[in-house]
Parts: sequence; structure tokens; C-alpha cells
Amino acid sequence: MPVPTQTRRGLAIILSSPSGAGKSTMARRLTAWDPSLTFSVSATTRPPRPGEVEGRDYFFITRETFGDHIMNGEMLEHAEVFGNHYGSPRAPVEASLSKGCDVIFDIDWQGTQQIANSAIKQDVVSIFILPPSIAELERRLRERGQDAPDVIAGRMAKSEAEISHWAEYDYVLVNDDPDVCEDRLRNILTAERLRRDRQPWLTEFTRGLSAEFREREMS
Ligand SMILES: Nc1nc2c(ncn2[C@@H]2O[C@H](COP(=O)(O)OP(=O)(O)O)[C@@H](O)[C@H]2O)c(=O)[nH]1
Ligand SMILES: Nc1ncnc2c1ncn2[C@@H]1O[C@H](COP(=O)(O)OP(=O)(O)O)[C@@H](O)[C@H]1O
Repeated sequence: MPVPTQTRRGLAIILSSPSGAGKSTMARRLTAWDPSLTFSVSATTRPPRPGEVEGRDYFFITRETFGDHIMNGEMLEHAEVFGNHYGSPRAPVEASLSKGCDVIFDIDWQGTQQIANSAIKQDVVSIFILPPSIAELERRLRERGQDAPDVIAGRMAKSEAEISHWAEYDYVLVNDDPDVCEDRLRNILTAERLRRDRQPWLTEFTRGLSAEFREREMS
């Protein structure tokens, strides 16, 4: 039975982790598994890494443009991370959520706190991803091969502070085996969708069951 669209909003699924724990990898896997998921493409003042695509991975903008977006209220949230500015453009997120499309965010704890206190707080499902160990976190950052050694050292230095926010999230997963982690994320998404659709869907469905009861009584 279809879910009435007027009451069904999308979920705002937030992934956070220390740099290198695997949240971008998991966001990519989830959108490949379910192409109806929208990825919230952030704006950043960080320069692009080799292979990153404008509009797919980030909108790469200047500090001045970033400041203008904030002044105009165009950012749902924003934060300074590792010396660069990052923010989630508001309009595409609101458009997707109000159409009933689920949105995935790859943002830090500061942005998560802001969204958890924003107009879309009722849509939020927040997930924190931990690395199996600090040695493995560092190995992943090096293996990714996209950041200079001093940048990696800076990210490692900040990872303990990022990890300290784990308890603020709805779910916490350890990303050891990537297939296991992806499977758990799919399960979370499936369960949260059932929970969201519970009211509108079951109101209709149980009405149908009552009608069936009445028909049986009359026959
Ligand atoms: N608050 C906030 N954080 C963001 C946003 N986009 C990315 N980040 C976070 O900024 C940090 C650095 O991201 P990035 O430069 O891509 O490095 P990576 O995490 O090592 O891949 C990560 O913790 C991201 O989750 C955003 O729009 N808002
Ligand atoms: N479970 C995993 N096991 C081994 N390597 C992983 C795993 N998850 C991600 N990686 C690798 O670790 C590196 C960092 O992952 P990435 O998704 O870029 O992290 P983040 O977005 O959290 O900074 C990438 O090279 C990625 O392929």
C-alpha cells in the first residue's frame, strides 16, 4: 500500500568519523546500493584532491564566496575543520527531504550538532564511524595517498577530539570489515525507514484490515 506523500519526509542520515575511518567510502557504498539516496554535496574552501570532481565530491569555493553564502543564510550548517571551511548548502537538502528523499551527509560533529538543533532535527539519524584502531586509522590515511605527511599528521592529531563526540550519535559502528559495516548501515537505514513510515503506512493499512473484518461480518 503506498505511503501518503504529504506526511512522508526524507531522513537526514549523518555520517561522522575521524578523518580516514571510512565515512566517504560508506556514503559511496550506500548511494550505490540505493540510488534513491541523495548525497549532500558540501561546499568547501579546501583545494580539490587529485580525482575529486566539482559538484560530485564538493563544491570548491573561495573563502569570500563561502562567507557570502553564510551571510545569505544559504548554509544549513557550517564549520571550520582542519583550517578549512565546510558547509552543507540548505536548498538541495530541504528540497530532497520535503519530497520524501533520504539525504546522506558526510560532516563533522560541529555540523551534526547544528543540524540536530535546526528546523530538520526531526529527520535526523546520526551515525558515528570508528576505526578498529588508531594504527589502522593512520594506515588508511597513508594508503589513501591523497594528503601530504603534515596534513595526515594534523588529521591524526585531531582524531581523538572527533572521537570524543561518539556518544552524541544515534548509532556507533566500528568500520573493520567494510562489508560488515555497509551491511549494518543498510540495516539501520531499513529500520529507520520502517519507523518513519510507521504512522502513515499503518494508519492506512489497519483501516484496510478493519474494512476486511466488516466485510467478513456482513457475509
Ligand atoms: N560541518 C561540516 N563538516 C564537513 C562538511 N563536509 C565535510 N566535512 C568534514 O570535514 C572533515 C574533512 O573532510 P575532508 O577534507 O573531505 O577530509 P576526509 O574526511 O579526510 O576525507 C571531515 O570530518 C568531513 O566530515 C560540511 O559540509 N560541514
Ligand atoms: N573497512 C575498511 N578497511 C580498509 N580500508 C578501508 C576501509 N574503509 C575505508 N577504507 C580505506 O581507507 C581510506 C580512507 O577512507 P575514506 O572513506 O576516504 O575516509 P573518510 O571519508 O572517513 O576520511 C580509503 O583509502 C578507503 O579506501
